[in-house]
Amino acid sequence: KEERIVELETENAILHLKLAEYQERVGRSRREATWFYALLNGQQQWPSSAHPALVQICHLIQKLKQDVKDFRSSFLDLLSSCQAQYQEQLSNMAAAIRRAQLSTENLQACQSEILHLQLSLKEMDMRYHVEKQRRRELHNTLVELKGNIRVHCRIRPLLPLDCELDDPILQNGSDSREVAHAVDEETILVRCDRPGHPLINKTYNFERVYGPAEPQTAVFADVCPLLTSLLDGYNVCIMAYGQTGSGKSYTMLGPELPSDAHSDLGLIPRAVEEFFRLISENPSGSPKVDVSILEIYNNDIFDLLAKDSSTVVSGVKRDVVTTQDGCTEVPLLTRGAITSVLEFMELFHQGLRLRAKNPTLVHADSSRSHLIVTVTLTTATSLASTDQQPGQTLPGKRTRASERWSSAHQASPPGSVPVDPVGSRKQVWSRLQLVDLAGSECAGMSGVTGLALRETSFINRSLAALADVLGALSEHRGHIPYRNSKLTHLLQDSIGGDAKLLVILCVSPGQKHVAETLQSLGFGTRARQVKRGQARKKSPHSQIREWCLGSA
Ligand SMILES: Nc1ncnc2c1ncn2[C@@H]1O[C@H](COP(=O)(O)OP(=O)(O)OP(=O)(O)O)[C@@H](O)[C@H]1O
Repeated sequence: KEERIVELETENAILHLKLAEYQERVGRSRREATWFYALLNGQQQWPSSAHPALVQICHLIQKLKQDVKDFRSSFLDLLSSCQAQYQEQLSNMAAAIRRAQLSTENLQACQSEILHLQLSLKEMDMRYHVEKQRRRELHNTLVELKGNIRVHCRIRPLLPLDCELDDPILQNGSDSREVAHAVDEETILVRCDRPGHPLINKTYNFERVYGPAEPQTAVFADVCPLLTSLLDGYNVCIMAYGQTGSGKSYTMLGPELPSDAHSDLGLIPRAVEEFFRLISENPSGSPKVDVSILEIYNNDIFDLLAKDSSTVVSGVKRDVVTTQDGCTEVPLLTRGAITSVLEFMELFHQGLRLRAKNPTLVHADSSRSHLIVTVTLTTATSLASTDQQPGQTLPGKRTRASERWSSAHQASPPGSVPVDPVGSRKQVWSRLQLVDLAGSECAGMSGVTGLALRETSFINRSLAALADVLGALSEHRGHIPYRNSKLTHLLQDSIGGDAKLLVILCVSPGQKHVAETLQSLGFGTRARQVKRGQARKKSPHSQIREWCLGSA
């Protein structure tokens, strides 16, 4: 045991020695570390004996540390600016979303408004069609009530040609020579108090009376409703009647000298313009329009659209015939297809260039023929259709003269023999006739002789034939003398039957023409009496009196 104790004490002493040695080493290492740390932080100068590579590494480490510090601070700056931008973009996005929401709401409101408008448009469209239908019905009832013949009277302004050259009143510039006055919209007064002559003080009533100041538009406005009858399948005829120089051509065609003013246009171009407007409103049935222009000169018919090189100053002679079904037709008559009023005007001017004219004492540019412009509308209607289409037969109504059967491809001209309806479409046509009659005239007054006197005689005879036909119609005679003149024969379908005729009486206001004015007004009064189913039975005496007045 003692030996063991000595052994252990020795061992312990050795360990103590080792511990002291290690403690010294730790103290040295700690000192060295502190020194290195101070060196690294730049608090100590590297000893000159230090290894150069070590010094370089330490410098690099210091630089890197500085770089890391710089990078950190710039990274922090960048981060904070990104965060600020992000916040800003976020708030921008929120505002945009709010705006988009508002726009969507507005859009929805607009959409519902559009829907609402569309509905009310549809409703208005339906109402319009109902009103249109009612208007047609009312118009037809009105025409039925007023008769198929309506008479309007137009007094033209006083012109130098109304006064005698040696007239002292003309020299004074006075207009007291006016004897025809529009009292109101339906009454014309003719008052003439010439010394040595019986006093004339008569009033006449017509559907409409136009004073001298009333423009072309006013005359057309009253004619316009009649044109809708065409789309209902009726034949319509508008004719100007009156003494030479009384304003017939002015009313129907417009002024003699070409005028750019639309307001000067006569009834013919206006009616065709309106006709195309009405068709464009109801384009169903593939409407086709054609036009023919003819004149009746010295009781001969001339086709003014025929292209015949041998006749450069007049039209080509034609004739009028009555077909098997009782309609009138002019064989070989030229028909120009038109699709617009412009195309019509081209043909119209072409035809007018050939019209016969001659100066008379009363009127320097007197038309010596009756001009008849015929515009024909052909429409196809489905056989299955139950709607009231233009020209369609209605149950319980009589068949109109304008109804014709034809195959789907063949256009049947007015008056042609009906073709069997093999196709599924029926073609119907209606006809608008616009007539500028030659002026009735007293040969003594117009101072015509020779060829012009012959013309005057033909003109007066054909106008007398027209008066006879109207007289026969008003008296419901069994025989209507249509064939007494080419004029009445040609206009047979437009004067008789259920065609609608408008006579525009043109009168001069001057005292010089009072006899012709009274004659024209007498003609108009008789024409008014032609009312389907309600002609007055007159005593023979009153008939004679009226006839005398008419031929005064
Ligand atoms: N309402 C009117 N306003 C202005 N001038 C008119 C009017 N009516 C007719 N005139 C003028 O009166 C003259 C005769 O008119 P117009 O040529 O129309 O007569 P008309 O009846 O056709 O004659 P005719 O039968 O001899 O051909 C023309 O110079 C025309 O310009």
